[in-house]
Amino acid sequence: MATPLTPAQIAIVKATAPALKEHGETITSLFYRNLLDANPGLRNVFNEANQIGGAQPRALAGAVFAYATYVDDLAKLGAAVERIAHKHVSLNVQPEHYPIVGKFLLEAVATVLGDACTPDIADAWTAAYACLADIFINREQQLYVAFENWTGWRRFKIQKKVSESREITSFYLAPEDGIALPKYLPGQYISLQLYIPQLGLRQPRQYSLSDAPGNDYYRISVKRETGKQIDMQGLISNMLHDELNEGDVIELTHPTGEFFVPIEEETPIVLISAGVGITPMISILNSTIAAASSRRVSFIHGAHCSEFRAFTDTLKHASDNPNIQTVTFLSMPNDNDVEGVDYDFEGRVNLDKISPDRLFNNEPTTHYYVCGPTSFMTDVRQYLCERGVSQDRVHLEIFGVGN
Ligand SMILES: NC(=O)C1=CN([C@@H]2O[C@H](COP(=O)(O)OP(=O)(O)OC[C@H]3O[C@@H](n4cnc5c(N)ncnc54)[C@H](OP(=O)(O)O)[C@@H]3O)[C@@H](O)[C@H]2O)C=CC1
Repeated sequence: MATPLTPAQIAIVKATAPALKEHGETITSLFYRNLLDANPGLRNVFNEANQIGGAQPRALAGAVFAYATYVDDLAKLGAAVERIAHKHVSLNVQPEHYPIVGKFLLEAVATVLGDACTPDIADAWTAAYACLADIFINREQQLYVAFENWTGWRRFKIQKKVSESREITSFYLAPEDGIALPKYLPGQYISLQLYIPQLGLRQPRQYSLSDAPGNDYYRISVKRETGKQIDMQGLISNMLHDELNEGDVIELTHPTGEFFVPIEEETPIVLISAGVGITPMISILNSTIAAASSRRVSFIHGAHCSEFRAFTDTLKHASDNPNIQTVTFLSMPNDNDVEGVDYDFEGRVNLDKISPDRLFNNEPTTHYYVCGPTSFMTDVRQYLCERGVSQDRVHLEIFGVGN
């Protein structure tokens, strides 16, 4: 248990926040380089794509700066801590990893700040890191306890591969040990790891579960990345599409994630997605239907055109349910796509086009769940907040670098 920071240490940490902001990426790039050189096994834990593109150091620099800024008001970081803790347990991060990370992070701070890193500053940051590590370790232990007897990687067989659209394929994954699968909350994700021969490494990725819980399989639905330089992220999705077949084995961790819908509640929900961001929404939709819930659901989705639109049949069936309304936008409809039949509106998702009875935005208990490209999600949140929806009712699936 870390000792709480003294007022003097808090003052030092806050005072050094600007310096950390200025040098943040230099510090965290050095940190990752030294950490991974000294502990090559950790390369299996970190997504190499995020290292190569610099997203990982950038994200960590942002997190360290945010921590320094709010070290005296940690409640402000609650949502970020929760998101990162879930990602950590998905990657099987354990308490013994924290001292190693702390050592390399504090060494990187000292190296980059040089003489400016006085003993008092080093001492304050050592104490601050210990407090932050405690927060994560405690929350992650709670999550692991709830996982009961499944921690770490578990082998799953690909039972079935089903094409959902031109670029999205579903994988039905059954546990090799045959032991019943725990339920998850609709909207949550798993980590999947594959061995990448070119790198001589295992690589983890997170994928939302795309069906209701309660089956003897988990389903993920993966978009094949094409049309741009295939980066490391694309490498995994292409391996899944091209090289992995029914009967092959992959490894998963326990489902987790702070983006989910409490299925027992009856308040209206609006699910707003673009592209492959549809996947957690289908899980939420199917779970609502499976629970025979009387809650009202609006399902708003945007895709390029019908060829790229996944789960069309699922949505068609769902809209037979009087509590469920679906609205589809196609940004580039094909000649065969008929407005009013195959889709509702041409263009990207535009909430102005949706009638209030489908957005439920005059009902103060409505919650909004949003998943898709980052700028799409932030635009939707801004739109809703400008129309009086409180921020706590708008949930974004921020599926980026979180560790
Ligand atoms: N669980 C999760 O958190 C998941 C998150 N995602 C995220 O969702 C994103 C979905 O991407 P993808 O399928 O590649 O999307 P696409 O780029 O294929 O776009 C899908 C649709 O969204 C529209 N669109 C794209 N960008 C925006 C924007 N900024 N604002 C409004 N509409 C937009 C597109 O319009 P147009 O044709 O005009 O480009 C198109 O109609 C990915 O970035 C991924 O990170 C995906 C899956 C799961």
